[in-house]
Amino acid sequence: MEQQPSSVKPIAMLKDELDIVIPTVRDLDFLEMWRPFFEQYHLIIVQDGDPSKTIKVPEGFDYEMYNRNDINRILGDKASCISFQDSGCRCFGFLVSKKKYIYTIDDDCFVAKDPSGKEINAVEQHIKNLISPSTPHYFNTLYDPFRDGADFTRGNPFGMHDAEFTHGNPFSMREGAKTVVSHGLWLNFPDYDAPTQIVKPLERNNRYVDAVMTIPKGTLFSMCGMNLAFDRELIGPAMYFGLMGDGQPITGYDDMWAGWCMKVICDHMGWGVKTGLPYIDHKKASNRFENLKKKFNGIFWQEQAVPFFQSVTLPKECTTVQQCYLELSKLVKKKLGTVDPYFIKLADGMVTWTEAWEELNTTPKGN
Ligand SMILES: O=c1ccn([C@@H]2O[C@H](COP(=O)(O)OP(=O)(O)O[C@H]3OC[C@H](O)[C@H](O)[C@H]3O)[C@@H](O)[C@H]2O)c(=O)[nH]1
Ligand SMILES: [Mn+2]
Repeated sequence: MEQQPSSVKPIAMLKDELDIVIPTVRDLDFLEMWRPFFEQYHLIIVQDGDPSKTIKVPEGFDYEMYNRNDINRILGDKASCISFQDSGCRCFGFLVSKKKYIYTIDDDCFVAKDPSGKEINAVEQHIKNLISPSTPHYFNTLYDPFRDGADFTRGNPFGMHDAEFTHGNPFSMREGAKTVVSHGLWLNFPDYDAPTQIVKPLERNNRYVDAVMTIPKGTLFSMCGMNLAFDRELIGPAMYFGLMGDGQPITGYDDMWAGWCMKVICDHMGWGVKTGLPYIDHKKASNRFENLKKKFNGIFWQEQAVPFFQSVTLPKECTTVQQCYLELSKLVKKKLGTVDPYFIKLADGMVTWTEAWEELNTTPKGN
């Protein structure tokens, strides 16, 4: 077979089915390092902060960029649900994308290397995570049983057809569940909260764990938005990064809020959430003392929010993500509204998000 000249680039996996969403307040020089892995994908850049500032994007990338004026123009009064001066603004990119998958990354995250020194193609690994099944109903001690060189360990049930897990869809444990979220990790600066960053300012994560695992059903986790991919068509309506930043009493919990809501809904729908590979190199750009000031309320509120999400059971009548999400917003208002009036505003933001999602993503009847 004729040798392809080395100049011919391999076609990127699912290049027309995935958008890369980047929230930013700075020039995007970091894309230069990602060029081999990103340049065949369409980018959606959400510019936060001063809309009159020009964000420079290196030549050769296919992108659309939205600033606050665009968000206000497109969403009108619904723009109130999108954070300003917080990385949570990235969810606007999820809203306007038309692709099946989303990969979102922060602009201080760079290409990491695996222990062999090979550069990690984070997008490709996330896609592999998303297109292979999950095992939320029984923890596999060899981690991902669908990975080459691994399988289900002894005792893992074969034919348990537990329709309740997936709303009546036939389900076999050994075929696994649909994967809807792939949560990547970070070398260098780990995603620590402000108090931990202050106590351990020099701590870096140098531990490369060669594993991808499904987060068990019924277990919550801290979803970090800096290296994250998901099936937008399935779980997109639940990926609202909560209203934080300017004018709000909290910031930096946007992604975790989305993660708690998403996980409760995935457990209800019988879908899987994976965490582990791929790694990126996180060269932290924010100030830990600033973070403490901005994220202070969150440190207290999380102690009540997490038990709330652990207690949630969604009614079986909720068979779509939107229905689950609206039900969740009612519970947030009822149960967390007594913690602080902010949660009433956040619950309203969840409803506005759902309306915005419907408006931008549902083809009008008769079309
Ligand atoms: O007001 C802002 C501030 C930043 N961004 C963009 O968001 C990305 C994250 O910014 P940064 O790296 O400065 O924040 P971190 O302290 O590292 O925390 C982030 O990482 C973990 C999670 O993603 C968390 O939610 C983030 O806060 C970066 O692309 C900035 O340009 C912004 O859009 N608006
Ligand atoms: Mn960062």
